[in-house]
Amino acid sequence: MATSKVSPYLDELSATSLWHMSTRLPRLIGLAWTWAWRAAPWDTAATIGLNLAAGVFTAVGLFAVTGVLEPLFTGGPTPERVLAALPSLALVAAAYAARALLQAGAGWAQARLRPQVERLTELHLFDLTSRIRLDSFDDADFNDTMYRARDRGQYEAAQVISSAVDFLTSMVSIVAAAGVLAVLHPLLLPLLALTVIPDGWAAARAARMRYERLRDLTPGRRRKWALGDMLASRDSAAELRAFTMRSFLLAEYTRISDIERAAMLAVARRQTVTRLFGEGAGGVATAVTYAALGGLLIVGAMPLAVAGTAVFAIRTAQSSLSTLLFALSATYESGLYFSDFLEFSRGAARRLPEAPTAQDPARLSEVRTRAVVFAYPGEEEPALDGVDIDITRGEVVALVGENGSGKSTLARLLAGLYTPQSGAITWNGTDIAEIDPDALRARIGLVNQEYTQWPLSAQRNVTMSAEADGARLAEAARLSGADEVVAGLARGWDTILDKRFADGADLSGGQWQRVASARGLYRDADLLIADEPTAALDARAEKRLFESLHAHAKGRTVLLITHRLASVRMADRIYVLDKGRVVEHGDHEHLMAGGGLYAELFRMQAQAYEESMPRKHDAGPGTSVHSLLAEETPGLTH
Ligand SMILES: Nc1ncnc2c1ncn2[C@@H]1O[C@H](COP(=O)(O)OP(=O)(O)OP(=O)(O)O)[C@@H](O)[C@H]1O
Repeated sequence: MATSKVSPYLDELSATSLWHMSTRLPRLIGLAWTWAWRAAPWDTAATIGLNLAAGVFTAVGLFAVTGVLEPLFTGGPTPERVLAALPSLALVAAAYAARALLQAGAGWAQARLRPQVERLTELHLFDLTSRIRLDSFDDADFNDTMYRARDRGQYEAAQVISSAVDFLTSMVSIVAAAGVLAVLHPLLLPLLALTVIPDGWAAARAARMRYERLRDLTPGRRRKWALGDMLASRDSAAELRAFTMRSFLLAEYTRISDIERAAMLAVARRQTVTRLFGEGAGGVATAVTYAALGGLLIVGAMPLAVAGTAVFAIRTAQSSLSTLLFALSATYESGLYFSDFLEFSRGAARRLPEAPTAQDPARLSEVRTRAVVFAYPGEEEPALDGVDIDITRGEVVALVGENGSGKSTLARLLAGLYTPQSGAITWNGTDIAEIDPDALRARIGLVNQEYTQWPLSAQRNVTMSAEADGARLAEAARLSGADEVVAGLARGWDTILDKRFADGADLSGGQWQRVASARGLYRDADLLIADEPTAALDARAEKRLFESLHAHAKGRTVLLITHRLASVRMADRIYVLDKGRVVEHGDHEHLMAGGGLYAELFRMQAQAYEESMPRKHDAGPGTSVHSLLAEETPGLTH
């Protein structure tokens, strides 16, 4: 039997037997009930109360039917027998009318309950997904759990409640029918139970088969989901066509769909066999019950009037019992999916950042890292391996190094997005682990390498909130060049930067990067971390942004990550990273004189410029880039 490594709920539910189901389910129903109560106490109470009351009236009706049948089956003239049955008949009519009204009320309360519970579970889910530590998103198992919770689990709390209520309602009428049967003949009761247990067992087993298969298929379904996104998303539409990816993606999608289809068809076959077996066994038991009833009639152990009532009570109890078993298996199935939601909630709760124990950070005077080691979840090689850097207020500090050397990772650690496995990052001497992360982030502006293109207005894409400080917005736009972008938009700052929405606008890569830079600058933070802020900018915009960053550093602090080495010459200090370690540091002159990795990278870039430039004597004194770089790199001129 496959059991979950992570979910205690699933382990509890993973036994098929009715016994296990009936012992484990109450806890789950209790949990669903607490969710429903939190979402809508009145509707929850009405759903349960009115349904139970309706069940009571079903029982009253049943007893009243017994009162109708008994006089009808006893001897005497027909008009008298009908007259004798009339009061009970009136009671039957009244009981069923009352039940209909109560059921209508219960249906209304149940219908109101569902959207309210769903709203609560949805909000709970997104509250957690937006708060959990960033490294959670690098964990494949957790992503599977999150997918299952989002895909179905979050919608099942209301279903658990309504199936559980159906269960309780049918329980009431079964108790009534069983009471009638027990009075009529004690043998009828166990026979009745025999007729429905096989069906119930089959229904529960079939539900679990489907759930287990879907659970096994989760990683494939997630991949199919991602492929579906690529096949139907605007972001990938152009490359999909340009690289003629259609047949490749569709083939992959079809391959996963085929696996899923084969698995689900196999489940459908096994479910049919199981149900057939259950119904067959139930049919045999029903035949045995009626044979027993006939036997009791033949031997004279039961009069005809009583046998007629017994048949009616058996039919009623059977239909209530199958409702009950159906409700039990539906509760069980919803319970399994709901347990995904609970599993996610528990897992996510363990991934929340620890509650801040310390003060808010003071205005920055220095940030330091000491012997910082960090490996991404599931990775053996650390992305940072004993990193020491110092950043002092008012400085422009640059991080350079080849692809994958760990620059962005270090930036994310400094921004408090990841936590090092060992070593320390201090803010004015206090370990940032002891600082309230949100208060820390409020003091840091981040121009991210992989910035998000939010489907919001241009203004909100910069301010990242509903409020805006006009003067700061204008300043950030001026410094980043976003002002020119906004000037070209039909609705200015109010333009939605997403073409999928009415009147939405599309920006070029460089225009988006200016908006992303404005986002970092608008924060007016103590420390601005700019990770590759100019990769998509044209030469003029790049020059303007670097000048802005240097000006911005006055009174504040800038950590700049870039491959454009000509732009870091002015930095107060440059750290060169290689395979997660700081291999050199110092200012430009110091590093060039050292002749290490920095000097090598700088010369390579300079050489690339030189080769594409006219020779110095051809172009005359105006060849600024060439002459500038040649002066900077002794030995480059020839
Ligand atoms: N989310 C992640 N999960 C696992 N490994 C990662 C993740 N992000 C980065 N890495 C790995 O960590 C190492 C450092 O990556 P990082 O992005 O910090 O490099 P970088 O110096 O910023 O590179 P680039 O110049 O290409 O931006 C690389 O080996 C990279 O593959």
